[in-house]
Amino acid sequence: MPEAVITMDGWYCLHDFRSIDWTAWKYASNEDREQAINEFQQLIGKWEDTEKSKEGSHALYTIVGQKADFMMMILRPTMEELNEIETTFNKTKLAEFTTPAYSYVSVVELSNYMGNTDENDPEIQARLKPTLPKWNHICFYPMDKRRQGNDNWYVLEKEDRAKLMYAHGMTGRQYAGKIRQIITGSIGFDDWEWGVTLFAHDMLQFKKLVYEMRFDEVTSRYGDFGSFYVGNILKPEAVEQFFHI
Ligand code: VOV
Repeated sequence: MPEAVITMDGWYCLHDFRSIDWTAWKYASNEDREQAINEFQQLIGKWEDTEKSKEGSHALYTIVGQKADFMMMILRPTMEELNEIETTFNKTKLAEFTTPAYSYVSVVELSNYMGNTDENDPEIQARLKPTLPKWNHICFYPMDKRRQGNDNWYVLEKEDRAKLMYAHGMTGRQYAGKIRQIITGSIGFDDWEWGVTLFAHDMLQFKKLVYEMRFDEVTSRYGDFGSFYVGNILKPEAVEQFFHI
C-alpha cells in the first residue's frame, strides 16, 4: 500500500456564497435597508477585531456571474466558531434578503511532500493560520485528485507523488507576488477533496496560472475540478455603495 501523505492542518475555513434578492431589497424601506447594512458592517467590524488579534481571518468579495452575488471566506480555529458565524449572519436583517448559493467547508492544509514537517516552525504556523490577503480579486474552486483506470493518484507511491507535487510547486513559484494560494483540505468534510482559493491583484493572472498548470502532469493526469467562482474585493467602506439602491 502506498504511504499516505501526512498533513499539517491549520484554521478551519468556510466559504459562504450568497445571492441577493434584489427585488425584495429594492422594495424594502430605506429604514430596513439602512438597518441591514449597519448590522452587516458591525459584523464585519467584529471580524476585523478577530483578525487584528490573530484569532482568525476573513475575506469579502463580490462575485461576477450568476453563481452568487457575494462571498464571505472565514477562517477560525474551530468548526464551532464557523458555525456560529454562519448562524449569526443568518439571523441578520441582511440575510432576509439573501439566499444561500454555495458553501464549502475545509481546513487550511499543508502536506509533507516538500519535507516540511515542523509544525512549530513560525513560517509554517503563519501559513496554517494565515491573514487572508485583501487583494483585488479572488478565484475559488474545489478539486479532486483523479482515481480512474491508470490515472489513480491514490495508488502512486509517495515518492512519485512528491515528484509531481515538486513540479507543481515550481510552476506556482513563478507567480510569486502575483498570486497567493490558500489550499484547504476537505476530505471527509465536503464534496471535493480540496478547495483552491487564489488571490491576485490582476485578474488575468488566474487564467495564466490555471492554464499553465493544466499542462503539469499532476493536473493533466490527476486533476478534476468543480465550479469556478471569481470576484472583486468588497472593502468594508464599499459595502454601502454595493447595496445602495
Ligand atoms: C501561486 C501558486 C501556487 C504555488 C506556489 C503552489 C505550491 C504548492 C506546493 C509547494 C504544494 C505542496 C506542499 C503544500 O504546501 O501542501 C502545493 C499543494 C497543493 N496545491 Fe498548489 N500551488 C499553487 C497554486 C495551486 C493551484 C492553482 C492549484 C489548483 C490546481 C490546478 O491545476 O488548477 C493548486 C492545488 C494544490 C493542491 C490540491 C495541493 C495539495 C495536494 C496534495 O496532494 O496534498 N495549487 N501547492
